[in-house]
Parts: sequence; structure tokens; C-alpha cells
Amino acid sequence: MPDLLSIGVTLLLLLVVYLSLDIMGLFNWGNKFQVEGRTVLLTGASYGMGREIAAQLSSRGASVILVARNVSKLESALAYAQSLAKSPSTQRFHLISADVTSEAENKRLLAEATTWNGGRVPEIVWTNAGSSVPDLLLNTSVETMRSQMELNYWAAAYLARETLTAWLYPTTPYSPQSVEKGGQSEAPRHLIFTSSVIAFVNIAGYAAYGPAKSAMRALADGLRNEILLYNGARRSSTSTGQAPAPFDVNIHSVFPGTIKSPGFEQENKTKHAVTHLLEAGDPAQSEAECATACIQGLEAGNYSTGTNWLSKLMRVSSLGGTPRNNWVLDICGQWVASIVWIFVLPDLEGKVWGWGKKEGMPARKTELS
Ligand SMILES: NC(=O)C1=CN([C@@H]2O[C@H](COP(=O)(O)OP(=O)(O)OC[C@H]3O[C@@H](n4cnc5c(N)ncnc54)[C@H](OP(=O)(O)O)[C@@H]3O)[C@@H](O)[C@H]2O)C=CC1
Ligand SMILES: CCCCCCCCCCCCCCCC(=O)[C@@H](N)CO
Repeated sequence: MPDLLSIGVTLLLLLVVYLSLDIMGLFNWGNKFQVEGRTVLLTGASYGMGREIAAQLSSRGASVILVARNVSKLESALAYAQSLAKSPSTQRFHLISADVTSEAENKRLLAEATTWNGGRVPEIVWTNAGSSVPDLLLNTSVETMRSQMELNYWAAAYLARETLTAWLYPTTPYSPQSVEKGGQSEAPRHLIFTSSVIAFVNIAGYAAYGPAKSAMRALADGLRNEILLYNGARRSSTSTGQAPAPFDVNIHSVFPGTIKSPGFEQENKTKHAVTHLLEAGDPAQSEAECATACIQGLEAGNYSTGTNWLSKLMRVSSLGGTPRNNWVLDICGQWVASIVWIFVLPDLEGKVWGWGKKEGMPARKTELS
């Protein structure tokens, strides 16, 4: 009879071997995010991380449709993405100026993107437009609370709804003859949301912004479960009215921490000093570093992606019913995170409490109603 200790040591050794192989990438067969020869519709593409995402997807062979409001910034981002194209003779680029907080504009931009793409709905849609106006909640107008929800939640919800409808219930129904077996038309579609670490851990100063990114996360979780209905129906022998799409739909989210972007510079103007203090230890990333981390997570086939070590730790610490990327790594990460919180929570709370004790009552912004 082997004793308990040797069983324990054996299990631990197996875990170490598994983790080593996993870190070496042995269990990640192939790239799960093929963009070459496909069309990506990307919002918030004109500056900040979106501009880098467009460029990096272009260098991997994608055609890109860039969406934002300001046309001249879109033009310069388009030229940048185009200059890095893998196959300049076949890849195409297009810009659409639209305010994505409008439901009607999301309908219009998807229709325009589809027409430009030869009548095919773009195979990859990434709702990346977003920004925050951080401040103490009692110094934030209700109008600003609402506008953050409009951009960081509703814009993504509108585009997700339009895109999934267009993929799954096309105006010209899919016919089995029109589908080339094993070809591009059967490759999975990808719908990607750019959330934030704030969806995992909210802190003073982001009370108005955090709920929008958390709502986006919840939208993705709900959709990810719901979409399995359609992916399953594809394998069904039961024939109902509408022909199923010939492809699977994959939902993903990415969760950046601080990105050194124009948006970040802008938000720093309204940010309360205590928020600066709390996020001082956050490992800030360049736009390009963060874009690369997002794309690496997608290529690994992750449902949700942390973009740096702290974001990954925050992700595992608040998984709930979120689908796991890797059961072993996610469970080990949860153990680590639960211990880390013993130290981090008193630190976060102590910093805010101590700020109040030292500085006294925060000034009220009188122009607010
Ligand atoms: N910076 C950070 O620290 C973090 C950012 N994030 C998220 O990552 C994403 C990218 O952030 P970041 O690179 O900082 O963003 P930036 O603010 O630097 O860029 C935002 C992009 O979105 C576009 N945009 C803004 N509002 C609208 C609108 N109403 N309609 C259409 N397009 C719009 C902007 O173009 P234009 O103004 O011309 O419309 C621009 O292309 C966002 O979703 C953000 O919330 C998450 C965590 C941290
Ligand atoms: C076990 C887990 C430990 C967790 C420690 C938490 C420490 C707090 C870090 C807060 C980082 C805030 C980044 C905001 C990014 C963002 O979305 C804004 N810049 C808006 O654009």
C-alpha cells in the first residue's frame, strides 16, 4: 500500500510536468485565430490600442475595416495598417466614420462593411471603442455616468446583436450548395469585446465606468453560453425553417490594464489622486504590447484573456461561471489569487481610508446638479 505522502508527491510531480508542458505550449495545437484572407471589422481603430490591433492583424494577412468618428485620424491609421500588410496586393482596407453609441449607426456600419466586403458579413468583429471619465462618483454627473454606459456597454451590445443576427439569420439564407466544404466559409467567426481589468476589480474613481465594462463581461458570458445553441444546431439532423450557418461562432473578451494611449492621457485629467495611487502598481503597457497580448490570447483559443500578469491574476480571481481557458492553470491561479487577496484588500482599502484621513473631505464640484 503506497502511503499518502508518496501519492501526494506523485500528484504534485505530475502537476509540475503538466504545467511545464503547458507553458511550453504543448497543449496549444495550432492557431485558433486565423485572420489571413479574412475581413476584420474593428471599432475604436483610429488611435490608441485599436490602431495597433489593426496594424498587427494587417501584418498577419487580414483585410481591415477601421471604425471611429474622426476621419483624418482614421485615414492615418488606415495608411499605417496598410503599410504593414502581409500581402499588399490582396489585402484591402476601408474606413467608416460612425459614432458607435448610436444603434442606427451600428446597423449602418455593419451594412456598409458587408457591402464593401462583397456582400459577405466580416468574419471577425471586434468592439474595441471605449473610454473612461474617472472621478469620484459624487463629482460625476448622471449624464457622464450614462455616456460611459453608452460607449462602454451599449455600443458593444448593439454591434454584437447586429453581427450575430447577420451571421446566423442572413437575409439570403445559407444553402448547402453555396457552402464550400472545409473552405473559408466554414471557418469559425469571432466576436471580440475589449473590456478592462476593472470588470474584475473596481476601485475608487471608476465607480461610474466599471459597471459598463462589467456589463460587457456579463453580456459576453451570456452570449457565449447562448451561442452554443446555434453551434449545436449546426450538427442537428432536425430541419426547421431556417438553415443553420455553416460555421461556429466564437465569443471572446480581452481585459487590458493600463494602456499608455491618448485615451489614458485624457482620463488622467479628471482622475482623482487616490485613483492614481491605487493604480500606481498596475503594470502599464504600450498600445502595441497590449494589442499583442490580446491577439496572443485569441490565437491560443482563450475565451477570456488577461493582457499582463496582474490582469491574468485578476481574471482567475473572479471567474465565477466564466468558461475556463485551462482547468489546471485556472484552478492553480485561483488558489494563488485567494492568498494574494489577504494582502491586497487591506492595502487597497487602507490607501483610500488613509487618504481621507490625511486630506479630509473631498472638494465638491459645484457645477454638478
Ligand atoms: N487605456 C487604458 O488604460 C485602458 C483601456 N481599456 C479599453 O481598451 C479600449 C482601447 O482603449 P484606448 O486605446 O485607451 O482608447 P483611446 O481612447 O486611446 O482610443 C479610443 C478609440 O475609440 C474611438 N472612439 C471613441 N469614442 C467613439 C465613439 N463614440 N464612436 C466611435 N468610435 C469612438 C476613438 O476615435 P474617435 O475619438 O475619433 O471616435 C479611438 O479610435 C477601450 O475600450 C478602453 O475602454 C481597457 C483598460 C485600460
Ligand atoms: C489577486 C488580484 C490582486 C488585484 C490587485 C488590484 C490592484 C488595483 C489595480 C487597478 C488597475 C486599474 C487599471 C484601470 C484600467 C482602465 O480600465 C482605465 N485606465 C480606464 O481606461
